[in-house]
Amino acid sequence: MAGTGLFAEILDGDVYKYYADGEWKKSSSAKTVAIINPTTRKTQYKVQACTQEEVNKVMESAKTAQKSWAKTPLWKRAELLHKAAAILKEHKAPIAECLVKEIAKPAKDAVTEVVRSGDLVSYTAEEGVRILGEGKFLVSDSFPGNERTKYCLTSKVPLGVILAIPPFNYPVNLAVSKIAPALIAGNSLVLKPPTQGAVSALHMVHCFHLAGFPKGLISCVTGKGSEIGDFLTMHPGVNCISFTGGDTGIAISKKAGMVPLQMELGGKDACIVLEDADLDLVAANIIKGGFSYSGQRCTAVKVVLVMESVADVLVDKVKAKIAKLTVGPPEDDCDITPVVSESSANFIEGLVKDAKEKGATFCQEYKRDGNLIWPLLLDNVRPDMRIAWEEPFGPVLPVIRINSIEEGIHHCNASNFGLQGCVFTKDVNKAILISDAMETGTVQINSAPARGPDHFPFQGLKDSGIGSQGVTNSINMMTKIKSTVINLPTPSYTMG
Ligand SMILES: NC(=O)C1=CN([C@@H]2O[C@H](COP(=O)(O)OP(=O)(O)OC[C@H]3O[C@@H](n4cnc5c(N)ncnc54)[C@H](OP(=O)(O)O)[C@@H]3O)[C@@H](O)[C@H]2O)C=CC1
Ligand SMILES: O=C(O)[C@H](O)COP(=O)(O)O
Repeated sequence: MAGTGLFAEILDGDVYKYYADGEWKKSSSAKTVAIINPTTRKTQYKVQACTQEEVNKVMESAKTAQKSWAKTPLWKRAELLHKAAAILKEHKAPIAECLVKEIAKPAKDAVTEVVRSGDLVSYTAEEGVRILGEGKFLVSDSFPGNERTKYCLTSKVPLGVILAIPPFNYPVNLAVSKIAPALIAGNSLVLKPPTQGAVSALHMVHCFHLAGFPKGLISCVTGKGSEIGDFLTMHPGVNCISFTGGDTGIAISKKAGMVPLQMELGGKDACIVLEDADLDLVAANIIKGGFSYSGQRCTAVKVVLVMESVADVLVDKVKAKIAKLTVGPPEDDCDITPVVSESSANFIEGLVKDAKEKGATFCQEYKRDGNLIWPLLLDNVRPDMRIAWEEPFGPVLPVIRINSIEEGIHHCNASNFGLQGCVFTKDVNKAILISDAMETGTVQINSAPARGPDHFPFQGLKDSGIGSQGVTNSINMMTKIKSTVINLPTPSYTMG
C-alpha cells in the first residue's frame, strides 16, 4: 500500500515529505499542498510546499554531488540505474495505486506505466554505456590548407544540474524519462513533480533512494508550479531544463537563462483518413488514440479529418465502439475515468458548448458527472469551432469531413501545434507524400500517434516543443561535446 512498509519513511503523519540530500524531509514552510482525487473530488494526499530557501539548498547539494558523480565510472552509474529499475518494478503495486488515486489512471494502465518506466530506466542504462563510451577521432588534413598536425578527440561530458518538470498524465514515466538519461550521462537531477501525480513521483524517487545513489544527486521538491516554478526555472544553479506539459513550457522558454531546453508541449494530433483506408483499423485506432486515458495524452488523436465519401461509414463504426467503452472509476479499470480536475472538466465543457452553438452533430448525448465526462464524438465540425483547433485533453473528439487530401494537410498545418499526426491509407506512396507534407514531429502510417516505444525519437514542431526526446536523444541532449586537440610538431601521415 502507498506510504506503508518500505515507503513509510516518506510519510509524516498525513503529509508526504520532500527529498533532499539523500533524506526525506519536512518543509520549514509548515505549509502543505492538497492533492485532490479526481474521482471523489476530495483531498487524497498532501505534500510539502517547499520554500525558496529549500530550493537553494537542493541546488547547492546537486552541484556538489554532480562533481563526484561525473567521476563515477559509467558502468557503476549503469549498475545503480539497473538496481533502481528493478526496485521500481518490484514495487509497482503501491505506485500504481497512487496513480489511480491522484490522476484517475485506469488500474491496469497505472501498472503498465510503472513497468514501462522500469524498462525505460534499464534501457537508458544500457544505451548510455554504449553511446557515452564512444567519441570521435578527427585529423586536421581533411580541411583545406591543413597538414596532418592536429588530432582531435571528442567525448561527451555532463552539463551539470538538470531540472526535470513532468506533467500530470505520466508523473512516473515522464519523470524517469528525464532522470535516467540525466544520471547515466553524469548529471545530477532536481525533480519538480506535477502536483497531481506528486505522490506517485515521490514513491518512484524512493526507489532510486533505495538503490543507493549518492546523497544530493537526486532531489525532489514539491509545491505548486505557479508558486515555485519560476524560482526553479530561473535558478542560476540550473544547467538544463527538461519540461513536459502545456503552454507553461512556452512561458518557461522565454524566461529561462542560456541553458539547453527540452520542451515537449501540447498537440492537436490529426488523423487523416483516405478513401481506400481499412475503416475497421481506423475505427479501432481512433478509439485507442482518442479515448485511452480519457484523451489526456499529448499524442491523443485530437481531430479526425476524413474523406467525405467514407465519413458516414467511419463515424458509424466509431459510434459502435464508443458505445462499448466502460465509463466509471479508475479502480474498476474503466476505459473512461474522471478527468484530472474540475477546471479541466469545465474547459472541456466549454469546447463542447461552443461546438453545440455552432451546429456540430452530437453522435452521443453530452453527459457529465463531476469530473467524469462520457466519451463524445462530434461530427461535422467546422473550422470556426474552437474544438477544431484547441486540445480538449479529455474524451471529446471532433470529426471534420474533407473533400481532398490537400484540405486535410492544410488543416493539420494551420494548427499552431505540430506534435504527431497519422494517416490511414493502403497506398504507401501516398502515405509518404502526406507524411512529408505534414508539419509535425512524427507521422504514423496506419496507426494512432504514440510516443513509445520509448527509444524512438519524440519531438514536436512549432508550439509543440523544442528538441527531441527518446532515450538516445535525451542522453545526447543532456551532454556537451568536449574536444581535446593533440598538436604535433611535424605532420604525421600513416605509413604508405
Ligand atoms: N508533448 C508532450 O509530451 C506532453 C504534453 N502535455 C501537455 O500538457 C498539458 C497538460 O498537462 P499539465 O500537467 O496540466 O501541464 P502544465 O503545463 O500545467 O504543467 C506541467 C508541469 O509544469 C508545472 N508548472 C506549472 N507552472 C509552472 C511554472 N510557472 N514554472 C515551472 N513549472 C510549472 C506543473 O506543476 P503543477 O502541477 O504544480 O502546476 C507541472 O509539473 C496539455 O497541454 C498537454 O498537451 C502533456 C503531456 C505530454
Ligand atoms: O505525455 C504524453 O501524453 C505522452 O508523452 C504520450 O505518451 P504515449 O503516446 O506513450 O501515451
